[in-house]
Amino acid sequence: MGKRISLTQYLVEQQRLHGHIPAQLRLLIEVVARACKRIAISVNKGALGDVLGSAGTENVQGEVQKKLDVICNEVLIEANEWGGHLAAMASEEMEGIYLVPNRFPRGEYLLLFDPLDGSSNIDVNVSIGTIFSVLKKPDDHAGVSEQDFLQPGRQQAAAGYCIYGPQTTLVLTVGDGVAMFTLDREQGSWVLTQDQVTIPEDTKEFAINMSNMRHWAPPVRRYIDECLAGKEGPRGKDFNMRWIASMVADVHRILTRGGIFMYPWDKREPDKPGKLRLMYEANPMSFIVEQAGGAATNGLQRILDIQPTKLHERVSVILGSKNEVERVTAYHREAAQ
Ligand SMILES: O=P(O)(O)OC[C@H]1O[C@](O)(COP(=O)(O)O)[C@@H](O)[C@@H]1O
Ligand SMILES: [Mg+2]
Ligand SMILES: [Mg+2]
Repeated sequence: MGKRISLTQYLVEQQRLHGHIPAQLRLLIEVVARACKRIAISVNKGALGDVLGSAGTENVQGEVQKKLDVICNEVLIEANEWGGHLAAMASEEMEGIYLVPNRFPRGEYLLLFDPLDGSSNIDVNVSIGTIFSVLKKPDDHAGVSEQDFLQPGRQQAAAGYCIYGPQTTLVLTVGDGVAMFTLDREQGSWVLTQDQVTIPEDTKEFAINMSNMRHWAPPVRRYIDECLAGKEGPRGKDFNMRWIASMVADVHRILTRGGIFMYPWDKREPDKPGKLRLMYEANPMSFIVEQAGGAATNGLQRILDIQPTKLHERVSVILGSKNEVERVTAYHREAAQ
């Protein structure tokens, strides 16, 4: 094995090469990475740490919170509030924004997170993760409000996720490609294990919750029907299917070997654009996927160009290997004409 490069060394070197990681942003990313290490310890303890099962509460989306949802939210807030790099935070698990209290120094960034993604997988010991997105607070006014968070995803200063699986891996972009760091548990450090991650443009693997098939819109139905028709169908090739039900794990597989992930609008809740959340699920993942050469749309529009109107906004998501995402998007555009 060659020279080991730590997360800090990588960030300092990236700043030297491209100038996109000022010291405040580097320190912020390091604090988030440290919080993820603490979360990894809780996740690994499982039943021994009494972290499994329901917390007996509901979040703003009306979902039952798991103990780990609550624990991870607290770890991220506690780690980040004293760091001095943030003005405010927002999370899947909190209705409004969280202002960094006056007693702590405040910085210029805004942090959004899904503290624990894949909650339904916690108790069954399947990979879960933390997703985060960093925005810069507009500097044309003092104070900070929810409105300051409502920026399109293309303005993210950084985005990443940590996957708690057989390995604990941190995946990061600041807009100069995607890097992966594996947690060395003995040393307690993040080690660069892949740089310039690239998603193949073509794929024979799709990820969608097939149990919703009867609720899908015609363009999604058409795309999946064609995949299922295999060699004999219009695509002329057989497709494989995977659905982990943790977006982090599905996206991680796509970054590793390609594929397409879809959580589209469906008829179950026709008034909602989709199940996934724009600000702390779709935006950070779309930034990462685009930076790895893939694509991400809501069927009609690039996700990173969507102007958010509220913190917990939902969105239809189609992301992954570029040519497949473009195909599904073209089917939607045809149907919309
Ligand atoms: O259970 P379903 O409907 O297949 O949904 C799975 C999706 O829901 C999510 O778990 C939502 O995330 P949370 O666990 O953070 O609510 C995604 O990670 C995943 O892609
Ligand atoms: Mg989630
Ligand atoms: Mg969550």
